[in-house]
Amino acid sequence: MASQVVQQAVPDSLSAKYKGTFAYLTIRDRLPTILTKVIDTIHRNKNKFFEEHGEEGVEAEKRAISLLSKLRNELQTDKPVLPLSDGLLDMEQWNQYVERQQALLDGDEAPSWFKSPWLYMECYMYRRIQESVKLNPPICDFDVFEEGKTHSFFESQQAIMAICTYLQGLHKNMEDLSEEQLLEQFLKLVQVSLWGNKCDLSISAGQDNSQKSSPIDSLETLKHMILVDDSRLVWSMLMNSRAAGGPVKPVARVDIVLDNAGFELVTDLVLADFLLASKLASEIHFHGKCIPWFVSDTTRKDFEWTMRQVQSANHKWMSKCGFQWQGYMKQGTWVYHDHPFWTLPHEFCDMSKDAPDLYAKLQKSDLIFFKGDLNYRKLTGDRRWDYTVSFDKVLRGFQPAPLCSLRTLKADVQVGLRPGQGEKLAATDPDWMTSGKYAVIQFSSPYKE
Ligand SMILES: O=P(O)(O)OC[C@@]1(O)O[C@H](CO)[C@@H](O)[C@@H]1O
Ligand SMILES: [Mn+2]
Repeated sequence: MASQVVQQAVPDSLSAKYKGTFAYLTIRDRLPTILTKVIDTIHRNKNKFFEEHGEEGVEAEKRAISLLSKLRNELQTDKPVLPLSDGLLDMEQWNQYVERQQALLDGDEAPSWFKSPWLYMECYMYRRIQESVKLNPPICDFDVFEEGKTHSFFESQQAIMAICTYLQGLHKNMEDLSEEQLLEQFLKLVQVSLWGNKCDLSISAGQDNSQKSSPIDSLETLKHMILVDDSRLVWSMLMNSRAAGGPVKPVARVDIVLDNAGFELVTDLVLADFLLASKLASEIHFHGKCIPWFVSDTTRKDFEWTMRQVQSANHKWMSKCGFQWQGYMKQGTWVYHDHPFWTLPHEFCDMSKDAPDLYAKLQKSDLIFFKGDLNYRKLTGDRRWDYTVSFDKVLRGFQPAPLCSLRTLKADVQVGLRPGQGEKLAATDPDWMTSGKYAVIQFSSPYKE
């Protein structure tokens, strides 16, 4: 008998079509604000463009601004999604995706800002921002978000010095740490990387939210804000694999799918350094974005700039970290990737079909950390799941390797909670899903223990 393929009931996508939801408020208010800030940024750089490129630079500035103003009008008046025309590598995949979205709508309806999935429309906006610059040489390499990202780094200097000093202290006696002490440090640095995710500029629509105080000191007080904490499951997987004949493959490679530049990126580099120095891993692969994305996400330029800044800091331990990290890059024990899939709108359960090369690369990993909220939204498909649906289930087959999400909640999608946990939070703290005050450390593995 033909096998019955049971289509799992998958809930609808979060969307601005649901009035009053966070998606609706984001599309209606926050995204236009971000677009206005982008227009202001380009306008403020007019003289720079003139100095660098003469009249051509000023003409390009004008054209970029008019494209962005047109985009803002399309968004605010719910116009149909337009195909991209900048000829970039991912253009075809974006233009095919419109058709995929079209198929989900009734007859004559076209994908648009207040009808289509929030995930799609928010990603599409950032890709159209890129098009507005790409179509206008000679300013086509201008990163409209660079000022915000570098500012966030400089504003977080105290916190960065604190975690670099802490890491160098660990380096001094790493060999002498007992397994229990190693576990304690692992848990701490996973939490530092987790809370580094609060520093994202798109949720604040570009308002500064750099890390002012030492992150290590605040871990204890923040612990109760972690709604799901699977970090010990991650630890036991790391440790089991080190034991000969453990049920899972020995951990050699850990991948970190990065989120925001600035302070958060440094917390990820510190965690990566600790994983190497403690021999919990032997190579780290970082995955950044190939274009400026969601205001503060890390590009290759941001990654390399941050490494140089840490290395050249006028602070002994920061500089020591920077030299060590540059060394890892030169040795190849740290590798940086920026596959275009990370800046497509696709849910991660589509990756094996839409980016099989990337999926195959991730299958070589022994543990993948996914940083931040947007990655969580893509892991779960940004859908209206019940809070208590399991994290494994919502991945819907996306399982290239054991994976762990380190996410502060900034969107109204959350799974894997205990019965009643979500409802209790909603009663005491109505914006618990979007304030960034709460967090999860959620683990899923194909190797059931
Ligand atoms: O991935 P990140 O940097 O943690 O957050 C991404 C984000 O800022 O973008 C959306 C709001 O516009 C939300 O999903 C989330 O707040
Ligand atoms: Mn981000």
